[in-house]
Amino acid sequence: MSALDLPGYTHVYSGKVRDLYAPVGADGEVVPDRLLLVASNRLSAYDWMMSPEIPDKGAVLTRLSLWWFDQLSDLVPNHVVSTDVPEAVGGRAVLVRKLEMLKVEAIARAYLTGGGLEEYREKGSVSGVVLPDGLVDGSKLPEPVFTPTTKAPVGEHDLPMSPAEVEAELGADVAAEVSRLTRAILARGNEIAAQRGILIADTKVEFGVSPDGSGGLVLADEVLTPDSSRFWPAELWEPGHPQPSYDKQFVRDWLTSTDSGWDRKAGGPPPELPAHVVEQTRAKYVEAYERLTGETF
Ligand SMILES: N#Cc1c(N)ncnc1-c1cnn(Cc2cccc(F)c2)c1
Repeated sequence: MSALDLPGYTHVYSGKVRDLYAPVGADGEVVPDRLLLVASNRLSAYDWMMSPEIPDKGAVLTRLSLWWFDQLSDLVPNHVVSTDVPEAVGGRAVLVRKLEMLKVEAIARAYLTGGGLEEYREKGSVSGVVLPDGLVDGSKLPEPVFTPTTKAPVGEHDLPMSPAEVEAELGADVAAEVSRLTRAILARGNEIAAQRGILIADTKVEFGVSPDGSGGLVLADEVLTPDSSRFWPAELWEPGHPQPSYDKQFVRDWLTSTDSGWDRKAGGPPPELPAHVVEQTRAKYVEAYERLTGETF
């Protein structure tokens, strides 16, 4: 993936599905306190980058994240400065305050699945929180649980952090506040989403602090999107087996069907997605946005 040539900006970093740029002043120097977050139309599934891209995915998830920032503004301040961005990324980019980012992936789980389920089956707990007996894949947890991880270097896996490790990294007070806010954000997200037919099983948020040390925690990155969270269709929720993904199920079903001819275990890249899978996936992102926000994309 090659970075865009955005006049007035310099490319800083590219993740799987998003890219980071820094504004450059008239003097050619990088503006020190701003960043441009650009959401691509790239889709990742089964740890592979899919082709082709999903039209409008970046714009839909950007608008959804902005809507959630607004819904959460009474809980926590955020890093959004402006949506006045270069035309080439219009609608799918946000100008943000540059923060000192905490070195903890702030993850909360409202339903048990994935790595949290694996840890529960091994220990009867997740991230040090003892859970009731008899939970299964997809069980709703009594309340959201904070399950932080490290921010691993590119190509390595994030690792679970114990409460003691989080406190050592952040200090006891900031660690407690990050836990409280992350769980409150997921709880608020589910209060709203459940009424609109979507369950948010878990989510990852990122916090930063102002470089000058003023103020407290600032909610950064993206928030409560299908890329940062597991979205499940509420009407299909049935604990006891893996839940269908709200947004990626069409891709997963096609890739694992005989139609694709792909053998995931063989280790090779997946084939191009057919047009109907691309179109159905785009429609699910738009549907999630419209159901949650009540707005038309
Ligand atoms: N948000 C934010 C943020 C901020 N407000 N200040 C300083 N750094 C970041 C920051 C650094 N990495 N990321 C993750 C990320 C996001 C988008 C695209 C990517 F490629 C990577 C976020």
